[in-house]
Amino acid sequence: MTQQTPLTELPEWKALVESAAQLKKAPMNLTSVMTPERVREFSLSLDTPEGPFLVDFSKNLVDAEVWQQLGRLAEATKVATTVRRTLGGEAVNRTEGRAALHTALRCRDPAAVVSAAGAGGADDVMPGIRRVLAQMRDFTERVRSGAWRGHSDQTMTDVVNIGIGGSDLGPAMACQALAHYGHSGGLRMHFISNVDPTHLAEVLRLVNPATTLFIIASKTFTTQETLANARAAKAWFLEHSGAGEAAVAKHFVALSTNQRGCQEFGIDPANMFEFWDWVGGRFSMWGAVGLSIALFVGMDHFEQMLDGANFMDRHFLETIDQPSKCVPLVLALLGVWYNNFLDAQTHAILPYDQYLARLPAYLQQCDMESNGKSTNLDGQKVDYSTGSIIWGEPGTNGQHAFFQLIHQGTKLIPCDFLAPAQGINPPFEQHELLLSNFLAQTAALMMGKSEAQVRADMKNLPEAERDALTPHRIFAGSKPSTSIVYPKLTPFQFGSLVAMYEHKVLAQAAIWNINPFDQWGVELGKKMANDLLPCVQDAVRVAAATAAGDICPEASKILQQYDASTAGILRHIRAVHSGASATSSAGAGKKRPASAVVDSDEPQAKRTVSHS
Ligand SMILES: O=P(O)(O)OC[C@H]1O[C@](O)(CO)[C@@H](O)[C@@H]1O
Repeated sequence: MTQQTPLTELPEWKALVESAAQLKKAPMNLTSVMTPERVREFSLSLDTPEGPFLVDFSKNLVDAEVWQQLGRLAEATKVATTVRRTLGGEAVNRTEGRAALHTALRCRDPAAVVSAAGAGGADDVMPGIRRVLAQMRDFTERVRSGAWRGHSDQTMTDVVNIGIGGSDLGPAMACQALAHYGHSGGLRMHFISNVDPTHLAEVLRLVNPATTLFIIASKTFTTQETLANARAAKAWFLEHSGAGEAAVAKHFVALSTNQRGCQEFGIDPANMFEFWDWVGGRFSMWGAVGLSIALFVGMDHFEQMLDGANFMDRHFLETIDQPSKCVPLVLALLGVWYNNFLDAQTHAILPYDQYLARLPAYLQQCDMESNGKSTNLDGQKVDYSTGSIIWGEPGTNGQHAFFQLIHQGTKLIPCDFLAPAQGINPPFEQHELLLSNFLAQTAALMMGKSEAQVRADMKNLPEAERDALTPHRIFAGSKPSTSIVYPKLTPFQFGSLVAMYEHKVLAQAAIWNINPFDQWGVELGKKMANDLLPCVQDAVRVAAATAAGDICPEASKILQQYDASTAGILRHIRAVHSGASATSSAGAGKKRPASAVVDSDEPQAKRTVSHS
């Protein structure tokens, strides 16, 4: 939804600017305002079928007035309208002419009709979704039960998902998050994403081609990294299995919107799991891209994950008009308050749940690829800050690494703490330790430690020492955090948590009037990587083979479109490969002693074989 009045000109925005200025002048002391009423006002408990899902946002730098102002901003920016249009299937991804209907993938109403509008008109998407879910059930049951056999009639022991970005982060996070519900027969899951061949090599060292299933996950089936890894995996499979091309069908399946690309790669169309252009890559783990999750935890658990996400979708839609009742909108508004009015640059995600170790990385894509935009829906440059820098690590590890900066550094870092009320693994005494650390950190961030407390703690020290140490030991306190406590990490709760963050991102995009569903910013680098490849090949292969002088004319022509630094780095790489001095341009063609050239066990000649 585009806005008539520029965002920063809205009276609702200006009121928040004023409130922030006041707060900066007279900082809020969170401890002194904390009362049971405040907790009631600033917390929400969702009644999930597995128990209450608590979001306590009372330890944030908001009072009733700011909260009302944030609610008015949500109204003025028509967040509810954008949300309804998005979940209703309109082509909200305007720059690509598509809907963004990942919520349909987890629609659990057997009679639902959900239409996605796009360039080709509006289609009911539910029949296709149900067909793919049925295909996933059939396939995963065959693999998990051992009915699916490899080329030498053996059952599968390992699954290797090859994909990147949205075709990797969601499944990799989910398989780790739901490890407790993993295959009882010991099916092992592996994820290869990086084009660095080390990623592939280290996984292939662990698996047996006769019992390995490769999943090639790529929405477009054109992504350089994924296709390079997929080709290398296929070559490795053919070489090490001793089987012919026909065996590929038993060991390779694909998840994609690009049927032709899959077929050209040699995937049997029967082994392709389809999805659609109205599913954004970073929102795709709820459908075919979740195949590795379903293989690992089984289709029943996978569908429980969908149920959990759908629970959050319904909550979002039902409460979107009531900012104080709607969990994703609460998180979005808090983020906007810190990001746009209190100048916070980053937002920490701190799961006190080892199973959620990959959640911060997943949310980096979900949030930063979505809201890392500086042009609004009307094509104008924005004059306000958009997406935050998302980062984090599981507690308690983070406490012993970067929490110092959150407690006593100079930056404002709003934090989300996530914790399960109940643990899954014994010894349960350790879960108590985990929870006490979670509570202690949120309380310590809020309460801080005053000078009087610090001095009282050191009352037995000589006065001079006490005076010297006191300033270092004072904690300002009033550092904001939101506590999210779910009953226990089940597939349902996990689905709800992830959907909650997806919707937070959408609500923020609506306020900022940006499109969270495209990612043009990453395209430029992709194109340049392809452009520069011949230059790198020249530097690595030609130089290694011939120890020749400067960059070849063809590469040199390409490099003319680039800068001196890029060309210099390439010359450096070329010099290393040709054994010439890396630093002196005059010595670009000179041989260096072999021992000073490259750290490698392999003789130089062997490394040149690929060039000819
Ligand atoms: O699934 P694909 O088409 O291989 O794309 C992988 C990833 O690349 C991106 O397009 C850009 O990094 C992501 O949005 C996407 O998840």
